[in-house]
Amino acid sequence: MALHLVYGGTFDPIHNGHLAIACAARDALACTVHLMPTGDPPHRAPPGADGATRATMVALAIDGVPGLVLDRRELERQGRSYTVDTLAELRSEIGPSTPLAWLVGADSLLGLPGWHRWRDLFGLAHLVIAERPGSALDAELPAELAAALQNRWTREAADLQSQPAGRVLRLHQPLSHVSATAIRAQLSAGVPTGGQLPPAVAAFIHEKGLYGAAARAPL
Ligand SMILES: Nc1ncnc2c1ncn2[C@@H]1O[C@H](COP(=O)(O)OP(=O)(O)OP(=O)(O)O)[C@@H](O)[C@H]1O
Ligand SMILES: O=C(O)c1ccc[n+]([C@@H]2O[C@H](COP(=O)([O-])O)[C@@H](O)[C@H]2O)c1
Repeated sequence: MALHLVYGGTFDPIHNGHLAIACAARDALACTVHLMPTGDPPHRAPPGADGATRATMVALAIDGVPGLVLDRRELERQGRSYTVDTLAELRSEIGPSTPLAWLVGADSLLGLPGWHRWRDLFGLAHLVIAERPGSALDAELPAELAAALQNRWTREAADLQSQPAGRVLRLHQPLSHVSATAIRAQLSAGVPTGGQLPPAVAAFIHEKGLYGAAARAPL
């Protein structure tokens, strides 16, 4: 059965770094990528844009991009958007044997031991880790994380197809320095964001004046 790959994020806003990772994972694993904006993020300050607006930006960003789709389930659920709950829900929908995977950046992986019921994640899904500048996976990982990941690492995409959950794959994609925090700061300061945003997302942000962006400011 085809791998079900989910890419969860705050996407406040979605940027070209996100798209590059999603496309790299799609190509490496030959599967559709389900982009899932978080509703009420459990771990950070409330996003600058509400959930519906962040989902609209994801839809604009992936319009016409093969193999990328939007999953709104965390926005439609009440309460905190814990990944373990999302994966349990997906697992009950797709059954026990369909492979399921969660895509995260290396910086998110380093914070994994702080996630709600984090050890249960491995019984529900595989993890696919995208490298991110400044979050080297080759450096020593925190001991409890390293121990949890030991014996799970694989270099073979096929291992994620042949088992339902529990493996960890490192994605070797070109590194991207783009970050939503930096983009929000640039927008509010009136600094052009250059090629960091998909054009339709940049136009939407300026049209709505999101993040303090001026209407008709240079993209
Ligand atoms: N440039 C990037 N390279 C690798 N991973 C990334 C990159 N940007 C985001 N990610 C990953 O994508 C997921 C969603 O990221 P998120 O929506 O928080 O974007 P962000 O740019 O990290 O935003 P913020 O600066 O607001 O934290 C996270 O797992 C994050 O690690
Ligand atoms: O479940 C948790 O406790 C948890 C803690 C931190 C992050 N997450 C999820 O990880 C994804 C990436 O988070 P972020 O903050 O980097 O956008 C997003 O889908 C979050 O909901 C989930």
